[in-house]
Amino acid sequence: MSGTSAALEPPVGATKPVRHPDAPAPGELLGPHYGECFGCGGDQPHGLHLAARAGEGVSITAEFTVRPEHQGAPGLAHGGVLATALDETLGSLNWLLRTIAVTGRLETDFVRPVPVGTTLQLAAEVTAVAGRKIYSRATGRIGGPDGPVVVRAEALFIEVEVDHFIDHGRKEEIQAAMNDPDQIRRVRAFEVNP
Ligand SMILES: CCCCCCCC(=O)SCCNC(=O)CCNC(=O)[C@H](O)C(C)(C)COP(=O)(O)OP(=O)(O)OC[C@H]1O[C@@H](n2cnc3c(N)ncnc32)[C@H](O)[C@@H]1OP(=O)(O)O
Repeated sequence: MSGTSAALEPPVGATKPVRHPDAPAPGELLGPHYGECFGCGGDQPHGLHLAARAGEGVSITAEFTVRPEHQGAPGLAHGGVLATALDETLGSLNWLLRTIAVTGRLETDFVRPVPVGTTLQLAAEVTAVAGRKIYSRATGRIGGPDGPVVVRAEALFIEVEVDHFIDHGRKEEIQAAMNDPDQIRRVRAFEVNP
């Protein structure tokens, strides 16, 4: 069973997404947006270490290899971990729009089980933008980029100000991020969004 709920239908008047002129070039690795991110950060030993690459237009490809610490059933990836991989890939699209946004809604279809040791090949694109609302979709395949689809998702991201994180994040981590020049540089890149 699959399909999209009404909440993920772009409204009348939604427009096509526009790739930001300073977006990373197609093929360029994006790198983690935050070292402690469970999805992409290099400092999380049990994290997904998902690596995302800019595609053409407002699209992304990404890879994630399922490790033993990502199991739900014996030898199989946990569904929540797969949803995280989809969420992270979809979130990476915002680099191409140069917009700070968070997931408001994520709808996921789990099509086939995903064994430990498998590399998930993800592909995502923004389909429409309406004010602060960014509509997107993603698929995950195994056995290569043309292999069978094992997971797919549709999502709605909502644009936020950087204050969203400063106001709601735990103070220790916010302070550490503010003391990290690399983190400040990444945020500044987004603040110049027209
Ligand atoms: C830096 C990038 C990190 C990327 C990491 C990967 C992505 C993530 O996992 S992000 C973390 C998970 N997400 C979150 O923590 C978000 C928690 N939620 C929130 O903070 C708020 O609900 C937030 C910011 C999404 C929206 O709140 P707010 O700014 O007050 O906006 P609000 O007015 O409620 O909604 C704006 C519009 O979006 C719509 N909307 C908001 N949430 C939803 C939803 N869940 N479903 C459908 N529509 C929604 C509203 O209906 C509204 O539409 P319209 O403009 O047509 O009236």
